[in-house]
Amino acid sequence: MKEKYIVVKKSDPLQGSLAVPGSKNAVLGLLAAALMTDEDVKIENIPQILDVKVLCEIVADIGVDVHETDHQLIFNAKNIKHAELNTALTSKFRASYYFIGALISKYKKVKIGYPGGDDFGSRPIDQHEKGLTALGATFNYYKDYYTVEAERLKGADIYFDVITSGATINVMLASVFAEGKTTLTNAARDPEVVDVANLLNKMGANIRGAGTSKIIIHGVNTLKGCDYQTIPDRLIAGTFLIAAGVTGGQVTVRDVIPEHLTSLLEKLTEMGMTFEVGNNSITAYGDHNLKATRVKTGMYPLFATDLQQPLTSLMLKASGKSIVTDPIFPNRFRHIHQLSKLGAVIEKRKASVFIPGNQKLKGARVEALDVRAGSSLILAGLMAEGTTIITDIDHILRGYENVTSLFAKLGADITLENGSADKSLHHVSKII
Ligand SMILES: CC(=O)N[C@H]1[C@@H](OP(=O)(O)OP(=O)(O)OC[C@H]2O[C@@H](n3ccc(=O)[nH]c3=O)[C@H](O)[C@@H]2O)O[C@H](CO)[C@@H](O)[C@@H]1O
Ligand SMILES: C=C(OP(=O)(O)O)C(=O)O
Repeated sequence: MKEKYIVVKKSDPLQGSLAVPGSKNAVLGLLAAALMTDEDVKIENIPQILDVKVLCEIVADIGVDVHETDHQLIFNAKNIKHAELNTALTSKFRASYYFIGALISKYKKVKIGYPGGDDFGSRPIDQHEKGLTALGATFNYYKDYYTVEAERLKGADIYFDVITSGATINVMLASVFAEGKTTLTNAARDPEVVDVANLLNKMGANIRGAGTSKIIIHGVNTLKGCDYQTIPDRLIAGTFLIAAGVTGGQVTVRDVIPEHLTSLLEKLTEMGMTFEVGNNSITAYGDHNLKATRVKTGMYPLFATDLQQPLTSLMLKASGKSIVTDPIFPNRFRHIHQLSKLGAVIEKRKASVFIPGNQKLKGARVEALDVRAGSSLILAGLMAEGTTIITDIDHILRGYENVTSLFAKLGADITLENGSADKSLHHVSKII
């Protein structure tokens, strides 16, 4: 099989605008919710990414009628045969656990592979288990899969010990058909939680409070079909705003919800970038005199862990020492070793990295070990002298649609290649 890799060269300041695709983390919840009715559910603004492709394969395999047109998917779940899901495919992405919340009431038993997605060391699912167990489900763990079973679900008061978007969405999905009232306390307030709640309400669910830390769900018996538009991807928008800073350019992200990016805009402003914020667009103006800053990740509306990795690349060119601390995923630093291959000097201590500024980078071959590590490497490659070759890019393609075309449209010197990265590296080493 041919390998795919990205070649990125030091680029002029990026200029231009792009329409931001639909959110990966929202759409994976929306498509699971779409399985909860026998009627057609049409989801628009679907990002063309690997996670969605895999999700469609999984649901088609259990009998869902999947109709795909340009950036739209219509699911009809009336012919689902069972909820024994392909264990290998469900382990290919993180949010496959939403199938549990979506299918448990009707099918009584869900068999599923362990959640995949990015490897940050530990990504427990104890809060999913806590919430679903409180509703009446039982978990059993086996070598390559686990099962969740429930004869019937009954509403409950559930307190999450940690704020988790995944468990909030999963338990919210399950509560829709649980008998009586469910209260989720210490719930995640992420826009993706709100998006899934909005779709479920449009389908006939009774969910109040999504977007706050207390969500109340009154169980209903059935849901109906509808059309729904996925929210824009705040993480992709954020990546391109940071790219304006990295290259000292001017980038407009269109079709965004600026409020979702408040914590990023605050940090980038502290660093010396400026912005023009419209109703549904943001223009970022890069500045070559960036200042160091400190950032600590937290759950929404605090600074997103997903954006600390791309931000690290920008910090390499700021003056002074920046610090990134990631208490959400203390091991989400696999990009650091890769950045060091480009010549970056970054010190890691516990859940923090210390990033001296004004660093000069030089192109090299690096691996995209997770999705945002990948985007941080693209950003670093835009600044590095010469050519950077990024391999293992399936991780990037899991979350970024048409990533090289979007960057290229803004003037980046970047291409997506098929073949052996080794050959390309050999060629590059002769010309740099
Ligand atoms: C597909 C998807 O939407 N992925 C996002 C989602 O991942 P994911 O849903 O996996 O992340 P969570 O929001 O659940 O995790 C937040 C925190 O809660 C902890 N935790 C989570 C569940 C649990 O049962 N027990 C527990 O301790 C996690 O280790 C982490 O420290 O939110 C993360 C945090 O915003 C993002 O980085 C991911 O991009
Ligand atoms: C961590 C991420 O994805 P996942 O949770 O799907 O691994 C991400 O989107 O940054």
